[in-house]
Amino acid sequence: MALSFPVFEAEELSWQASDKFILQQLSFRVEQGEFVGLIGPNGAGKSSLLRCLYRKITNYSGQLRFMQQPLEHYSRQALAQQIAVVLQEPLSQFELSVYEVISMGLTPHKRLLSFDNQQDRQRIANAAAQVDLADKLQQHFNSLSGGEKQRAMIARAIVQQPKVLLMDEPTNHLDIRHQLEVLALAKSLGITVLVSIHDLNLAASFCDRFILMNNGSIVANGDYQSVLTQTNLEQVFGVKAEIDPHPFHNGPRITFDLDSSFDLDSSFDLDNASNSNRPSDPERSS
Ligand SMILES: Nc1ncnc2c1ncn2[C@@H]1O[C@H](COP(=O)(O)OP(=O)(O)OP(=O)(O)O)[C@@H](O)[C@H]1O
Repeated sequence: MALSFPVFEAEELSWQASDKFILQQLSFRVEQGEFVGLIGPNGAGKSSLLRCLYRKITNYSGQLRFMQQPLEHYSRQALAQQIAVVLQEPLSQFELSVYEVISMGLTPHKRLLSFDNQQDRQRIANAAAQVDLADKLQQHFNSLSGGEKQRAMIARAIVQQPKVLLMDEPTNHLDIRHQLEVLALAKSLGITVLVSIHDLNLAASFCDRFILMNNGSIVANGDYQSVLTQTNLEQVFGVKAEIDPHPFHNGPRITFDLDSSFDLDSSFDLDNASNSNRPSDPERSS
């Protein structure tokens, strides 16, 4: 059996902003090759945690190690050669073609002012084909739809050939087919992936492990049997959750019911629950 190798190790990681603890005493590991889902309600701290991991946030306290070295020992370029990041909102200031945006994934591996060679061009074309954008390479990035922009950013990450992929709600703008394709593609890369995702059924279809966050803390960390439990989901999201076997795969299927949320355990403080923690449409279930 292959030995596990920690890619990220956090020990009592905390981060404070505006005199408030956004992340509180987080301790966890992400092993090489794992596909980990970061889940939890709006404002739980998922994006903030990812920002610490790709060093957008640096003023955290506690320990954060990448490949068994303190994260702060890595230069920006050294990290960019190993970690690709796909964010929630694709950058909009690009005055570039789709080809040029995807080719930015090569930057961490290239010398200043070096030109794309034939191999680079092939790599960019392959990545564009993998995300269904082969026919849009010459199109202006800003003229793409939201979902196409997101797929272009994923192609850029593929071109980067990272060892680790961090994705912050990468399926936000995507239709269901592209949601499934993007996560399947990320999984097929065989690299370590940490993905923040709201759709728990989508997460359950792809993730090997789940880190459930709430109010800046880790509530549960483990496989779906230990994390995606009725008790955890009801407590954290404040809605009634039913879990049964998924008809298409071996994982769970989660169904939510807003109306039952008022019967919940009294430990959930409805007065302090933000409306954004609940689906806006009472009929909605996923
Ligand atoms: N720079 C900052 N200054 C002050 N507060 C911040 C800052 N960054 C994040 N926060 C707050 O930290 C909390 C966690 O935000 P974060 O974006 O990490 O949550 P999230 O779990 O990713 O939420 P969502 O699911 O809505 O994207 C929020 O209440 C947010 O307003």
